[in-house]
Amino acid sequence: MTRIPVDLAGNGYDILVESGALNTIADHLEPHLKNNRAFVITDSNVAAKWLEPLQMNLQNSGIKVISHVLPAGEQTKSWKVLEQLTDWLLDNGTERSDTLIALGGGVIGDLTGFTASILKRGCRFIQIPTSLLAQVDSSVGGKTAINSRAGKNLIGRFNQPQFVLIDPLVLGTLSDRELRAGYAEVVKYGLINNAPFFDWCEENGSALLNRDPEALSYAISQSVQAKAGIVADDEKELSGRRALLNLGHTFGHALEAETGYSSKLVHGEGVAAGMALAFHYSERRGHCGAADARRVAAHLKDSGLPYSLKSASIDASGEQLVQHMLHDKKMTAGNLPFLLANGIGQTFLADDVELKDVAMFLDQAE
Ligand SMILES: NC(=O)c1ccc[n+]([C@@H]2O[C@H](COP(=O)([O-])OP(=O)(O)OC[C@H]3O[C@@H](n4cnc5c(N)ncnc54)[C@H](O)[C@@H]3O)[C@@H](O)[C@H]2O)c1
Ligand SMILES: O=C(O)C(=O)C[C@@H](O)[C@H](O)[C@H](O)COP(=O)(O)O
Ligand SMILES: [Zn+2]
Repeated sequence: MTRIPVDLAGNGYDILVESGALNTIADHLEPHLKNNRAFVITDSNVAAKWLEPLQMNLQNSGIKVISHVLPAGEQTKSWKVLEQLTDWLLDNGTERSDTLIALGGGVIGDLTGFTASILKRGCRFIQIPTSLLAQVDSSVGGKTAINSRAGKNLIGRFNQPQFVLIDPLVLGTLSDRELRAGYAEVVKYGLINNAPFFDWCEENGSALLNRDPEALSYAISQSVQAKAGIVADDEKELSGRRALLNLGHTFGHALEAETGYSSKLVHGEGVAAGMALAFHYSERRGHCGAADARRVAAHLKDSGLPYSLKSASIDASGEQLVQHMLHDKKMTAGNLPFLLANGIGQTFLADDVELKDVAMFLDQAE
């Protein structure tokens, strides 16, 4: 069992990583529930595997479970589903003192966290992340959002959970494709500021993707610790430090938008291709050596992830992709800072990037 604190003044919380924690879920949740009941929000895939065991365990401890199952997939992070979910919660008598439980991947976590921030001007929520991506990234740090017509995560709030409970055993039912997508965000921590962790990924990535429990647990706790540290330094992405976590995302979100947020390219896959593009663009601008850019692309490729526009099946012009970037939340006074790298583990925020040049780069990129 590992307990990782997220040190924030006034709204700090613990992240507990424990194999099998779902079997004793009531013990973990009880101290955080005010009304002896839990509003559990989940999706259809996760419900099929994990809702009943969770429900049984809580009910056996006298905790009432009121659950709502949403369609699986990125389209669920929408105004339409937000409206349905808030209506359902209100119809079911949710009080401000209640706690919402997000049982699922990043989609359920982001939507539930945002809903909690606005329901009756704010109720509490707990994250029980069930995808690798949610366990290593989205359940930590309090970014919550839905997508809008204009782009990804554009309607949202910073809203920290009360508690995060990570049970690596739930990954047993996650598909290989989703495991790989989550692994992209693990690799991200190495590329940002921890070159030895990227070495570890190169050595242990295939064991992790073959579901070796030690490799998975190590990657989860290293990733959560890395993210918790960055979030504690810069909770609301004001100083530029938290923006490091956005490596690959300006490109990646544009690729996701281009596929209509469909299952053609899930978030982690967009981030993988986006990180490879960020390294190639850094090479083109003379920041990063060709060998490092090649090494990044090779590891993503070996891990079965997209590592280029072509391998992500994106056939859009540079101009089309840049149009998607115009709503990026990092945009300041009309200028879009980019996460670039001087090498592996040496990511930095560059504020002198011209979108015209990015479009030209994308037109020439493979
Ligand atoms: N808030 C943040 O800091 C943050 C960070 C990274 C990503 N995100 C967001 O998270 C989302 C991506 O998260 P995701 O990759 O978890 O996607 P997801 O929530 O769509 O989950 C991926 C798929 O795996 C299924 N699934 C999840 N857990 C399962 C399990 N244990 N067994 C079987 N199936 C399971 C889901 O039903 C879904 O089909 C994106 O919307 C992204 O923008 C947010
Ligand atoms: O927590 C963060 O900060 C991140 O940037 C983590 C990302 O992996 C995540 O996808 C996040 O939702 C992207 O943030 P956004 O501000 O670009 O929407
Ligand atoms: Zn991400």
